[in-house]
Amino acid sequence: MKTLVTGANGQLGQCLKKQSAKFPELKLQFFSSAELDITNSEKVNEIFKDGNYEWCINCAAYTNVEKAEIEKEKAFLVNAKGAKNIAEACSSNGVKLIHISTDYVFDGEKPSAYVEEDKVNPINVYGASKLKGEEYIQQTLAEYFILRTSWLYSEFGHNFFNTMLRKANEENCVLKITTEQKGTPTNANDLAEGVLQIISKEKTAYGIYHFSNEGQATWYDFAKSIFTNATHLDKVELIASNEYKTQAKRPSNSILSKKKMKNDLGFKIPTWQESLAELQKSI
Ligand SMILES: NC(=O)C1=CN([C@@H]2O[C@H](COP(=O)(O)OP(=O)(O)OC[C@H]3O[C@@H](n4cnc5c(N)ncnc54)[C@H](OP(=O)(O)O)[C@@H]3O)[C@@H](O)[C@H]2O)C=CC1
Ligand SMILES: Cc1cn([C@H]2C[C@H](O)[C@@H](COP(=O)(O)OP(=O)(O)O[C@H]3O[C@@H](C)C(=O)[C@@H](O)[C@H]3O)O2)c(=O)[nH]c1=O
Repeated sequence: MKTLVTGANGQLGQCLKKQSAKFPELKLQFFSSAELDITNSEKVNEIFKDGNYEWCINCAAYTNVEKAEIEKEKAFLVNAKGAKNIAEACSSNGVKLIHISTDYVFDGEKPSAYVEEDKVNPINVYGASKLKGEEYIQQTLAEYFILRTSWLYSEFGHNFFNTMLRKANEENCVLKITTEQKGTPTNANDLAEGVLQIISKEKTAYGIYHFSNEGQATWYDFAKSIFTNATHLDKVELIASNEYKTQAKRPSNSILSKKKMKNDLGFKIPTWQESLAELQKSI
């Protein structure tokens, strides 16, 4: 199954490369942002036309939640127009799409876990741009999976996990981490494996799905677990505190219900604590 992967040098792209070793039957072709700019519709069409792909995994995105507040146009160009370009090329060439979206499409006011049918209402520019991308895909294409995920981390790229480990190596490190949001840290390697399973098992139950690890945490809980596992970083002082200043608002609750993913696609999902510990043992 020949598959085009966009945004290949990002966090999820790198996890897909790593996890693809478990799926030798899949033929993945990886395109970095320099090789395929998804905002360039001509280039997108050219690559799709020449490639004879069955699937596309769209990992390309503008993911800087803070900067998006001041670079609104750029965030929408990549996350909305870029997703539209990809959906149109998929539609014209009979390619099935797996697109990644975010828990930040929700406002966080719901007291329990979000299901796929819940009302969306983003409270920051990044979330609004990702929602527009979802809408374009739904309007353009029938054969798509939109996987909304949350709090991705891995050994690759820029993410909260790597930020914590980097800061911990600074001298006299004091980390003040918020308890104001609850959600679920998700190992991007688990998501990558899930994406590849959808293709490998030729799933056809198209639509929107929620995929995160199981369980819930605040960012402080997540940081605490990272340092509990990393026993050599015992000099870090970790404080639960809501002083950290941000430009963008974030949903206070963005826990995602995985019922649909488990029932309709037959997925088994590890808890965030298990998956975090496993990753930290392996790196
Ligand atoms: N990270 C997270 O916590 C979460 C991410 N998601 C979603 O998951 C997906 C993957 O995220 P993740 O891998 O973490 O993000 P990254 O920021 O690590 O990777 C995104 C990639 O997209 C590339 N990109 C940016 N603009 C373009 C463009 N115009 N054309 C082609 N490629 C482009 C970037 O390249 P370059 O570096 O060269 O700009 C980068 O390699 C995204 O859709 C994101 O919205 C959802 C929930 C949580
Ligand atoms: C670094 C740091 C962050 N924080 C807070 C800020 C914020 O509320 C929270 C998380 O910070 P980050 O900026 O790392 O995370 P953020 O960029 O909000 O992460 C989001 O990225 C996008 C792409 C998504 O789609 C989301 O699912 C989510 O993963 O932790 C502290 O309290 N102290 C700190 O030292």
